[in-house]
Amino acid sequence: MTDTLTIAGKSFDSRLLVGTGKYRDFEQTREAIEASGARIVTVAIRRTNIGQQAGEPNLLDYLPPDRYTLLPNTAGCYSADEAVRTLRLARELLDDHRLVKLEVLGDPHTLFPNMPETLAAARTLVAEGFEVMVYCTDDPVQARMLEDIGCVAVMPLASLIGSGMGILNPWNLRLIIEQAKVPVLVDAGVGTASDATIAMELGCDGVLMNTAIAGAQDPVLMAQAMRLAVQSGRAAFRAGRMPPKHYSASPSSPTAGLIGKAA
Ligand SMILES: CC(=O)[C@@H](O)[C@H](O)COP(=O)(O)O
Repeated sequence: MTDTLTIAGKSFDSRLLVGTGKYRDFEQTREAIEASGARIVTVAIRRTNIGQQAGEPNLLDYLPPDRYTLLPNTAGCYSADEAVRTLRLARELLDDHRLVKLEVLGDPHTLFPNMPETLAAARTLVAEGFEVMVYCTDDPVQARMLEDIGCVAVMPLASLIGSGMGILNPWNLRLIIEQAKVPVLVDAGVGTASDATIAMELGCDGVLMNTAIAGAQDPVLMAQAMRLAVQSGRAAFRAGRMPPKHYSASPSSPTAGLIGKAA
């Protein structure tokens, strides 16, 4: 049975989305992304050459657009204006490309989202016809506001970008997932495979990550691990876990009719 991720009417056969930063070079980027099985690959327009810098190595030569859906992002933007300008540039560079990742940062120490600026940018971008996947805090009220504006996916942080601290607030993620009518993807802070699995077991529609793969000792092997982790968590979510039994054991085999048991 197919179990695809659908965003803005398009279906993808992987629920793992990956970034392109922090790799040794574009060749390693290509190998790791190939191993991850990701179909959606996010690119920081202000940091990565996808044609803005003539004569420099171009990421698109390593990640062919017929194989991957590029998700231009606004990493490094600290205001709604900057983010909107960056994504307009991406739309020009990528031939009227609409699916984008919006992130507006609040401060360079935590890279936490600036939510008022994020909301303002989202309004403008949706009005201009962009399909906006949005990095946000794990606050259910803000997530609902972004959905009401028309964002096509909400992407609350697991923890700080690049920290690898894993999922800090599974309870808030659950609240966001329960109310959302658009896909919810955990974005940022995943450190290892079990974090990705937990996100999927919680009911997230997908996981977006960069540093956990690019910062691993062996990025290609970690990319494979993440691919399996996301698939595994998704399967466990769909299977429906057994009801937990707190503080009371239950034998794994039936106790009735035990051989040698007094009647
Ligand atoms: C690649 C990208 O978009 C990052 O801004 C994203 O938030 C990933 O964060 P991690 O590097 O913590 O996975």
